[in-house]
Amino acid sequence: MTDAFAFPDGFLWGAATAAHQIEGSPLADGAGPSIWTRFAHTPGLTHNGDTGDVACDHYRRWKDDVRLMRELGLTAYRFSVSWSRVLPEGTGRVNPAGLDFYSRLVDALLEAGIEPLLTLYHWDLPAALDDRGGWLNRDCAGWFAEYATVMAKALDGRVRKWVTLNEPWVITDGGYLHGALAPGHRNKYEAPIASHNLMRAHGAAVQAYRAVGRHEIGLVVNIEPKYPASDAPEDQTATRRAHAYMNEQYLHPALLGHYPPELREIFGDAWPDWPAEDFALIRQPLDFLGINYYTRNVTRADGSWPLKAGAVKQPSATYTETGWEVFPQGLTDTLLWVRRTYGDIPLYVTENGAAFFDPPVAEGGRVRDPLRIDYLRRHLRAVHEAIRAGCDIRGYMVWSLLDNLEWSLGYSKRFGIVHVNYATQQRTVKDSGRWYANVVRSHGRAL
Ligand SMILES: N=[N+]=NCCCCNC(=O)[C@@H]1[C@H]2[C@H](O)[C@@H](O)[C@H](O)[C@@H](CO)[C@@H]12
Repeated sequence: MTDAFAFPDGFLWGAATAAHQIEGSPLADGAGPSIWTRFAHTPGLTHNGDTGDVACDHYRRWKDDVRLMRELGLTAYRFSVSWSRVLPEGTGRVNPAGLDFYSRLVDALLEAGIEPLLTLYHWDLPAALDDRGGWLNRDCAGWFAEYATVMAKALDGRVRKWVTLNEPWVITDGGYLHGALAPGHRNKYEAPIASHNLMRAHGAAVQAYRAVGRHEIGLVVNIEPKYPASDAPEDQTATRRAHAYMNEQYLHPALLGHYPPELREIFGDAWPDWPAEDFALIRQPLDFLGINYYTRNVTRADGSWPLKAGAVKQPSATYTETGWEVFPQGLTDTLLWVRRTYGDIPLYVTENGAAFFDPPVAEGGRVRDPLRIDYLRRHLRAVHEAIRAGCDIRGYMVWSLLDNLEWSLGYSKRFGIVHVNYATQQRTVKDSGRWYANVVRSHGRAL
C-alpha cells in the first residue's frame, strides 16, 4: 500500500449532517417551531411541498444511525443542534427533553469512539425569535450567546469541538437577499443587516462559550473560489467583487476585524456605517475554521443584481445534480488561499460532497454511485495536496452521511453516502459509503 496519501496522525474522518435535514419530529417532546417549519409549510416554497416533518426520522432512529457510523469506521461526526428543540421560544425556558436528545446522541457517539463536532446554528432559527425580528434585530447576539451558554454548560467536555454558525453567506444570500431559503426575504437593505448581526452573534457566542467551555470553537464558511473568465478588466473586477461577496465577507470581519471594501461598492446605500465596537465583538480568537467546499465559479462581468458578476458554464466539465461544476483543484486553491490570507489557523473540511442521480437500491442491497466515488476521491486527493503544501488540515467531513432534506429542493437531491428510502426509512450503504469506509480504515492510503 503506497504511502502517497498518508494523512497526519489524528486526522479526523467524518461525515456531516444538520438537524432540520435529518431529524424529523420538529415539534416532538416540547420542541418549538423553527423558521424552516414555517417556510416548508408555506405552499409553493419547497420542491413538491416537501417538509422536515419526517426527513430521515433521525430523532427516533439515532441509535441505528450511530451504529451505522461505527460500522463505517468514522472517527468524527458533525451534526447540528435544533435551537428551538432546546429553547422552544429561543430564549428563557429550556426544554429538558430537547437537551436530553443531544446528550444521549453525544454519549452514543463517544461510546462508539466517534468525535462529535457540534454546530450551534445550521439555519433553523426558532420561529419565536423570527417573530421578534430574528437576525435583523441586534438583540440576536444576546439570544445566540444565551443558547451557546446553555449548550456549553450541558455538553462541554463531551463535545470538544464547537461551531457557532454554518455558512453565514448562505443564510444571508438565501434567506434575506434572494429569498430562496427561510425566512424567505428578498431585500437588499435587510441582507447586510442580517449578515452583520450573524457575525455579531458569532462573536457573542464565542465569548459566551469561552466563559463556560474549555475546548475548541470555530466558524464554518462555504468558500467558492472565483476564476476570471478572461483577462478583460471588467471580468477581473467582477471576479474580485464576487470573491469579496462570497468568500471574504465573513472571514475578513471574523479574523481581520474589517469588511472587504467591495461590499460597500456592491450594496451602495444599503451598506450601513457599522459601529466600530461591533468589530471588536465579531473578531474573537478562533481555534479552527471549517471550510465547506463544493465547487468553483468561472466569473465574468454581467448585468446581474446585485453583483454584476455571473458564472460561465465550462463545456467540458462534469456537473452535479445541483448544477455545480466538479473541480477538485478549487479545494486545494481554497485551502491555500485561506492559509495565505488568514494565517496558519487549523482547518477542517467540514463539508464536501455531491448530489448525483443515484440508481434505486439493486437486488442484494447495492447502490452503485461511481460518480460520487470519483468526486470524493479527487477531492480527498486535493485535500492531501494542500496538506503537502503546508496547510494544517485536521479533518474531513463528507456531506452527507445520509440522503436528506436539501432545503428548498426537498428530497429531490441525494448527497448521502448512505441511501435513505423515505417511504420505509431503510438505510442502505452506497458503494461510495463502502469506498469511504475503506479510505478511513487505511487512513487515506487507499486513495
Ligand atoms: N451556486 N453555487 N454554489 C455553491 C454554493 C454552495 C452553497 N450551499 C452549500 O454550501 C450547502 C451546504 C449546507 O451546509 C448543507 O446544509 C447543504 O445541504 C449542502 C448541499 O447544498 C451545502
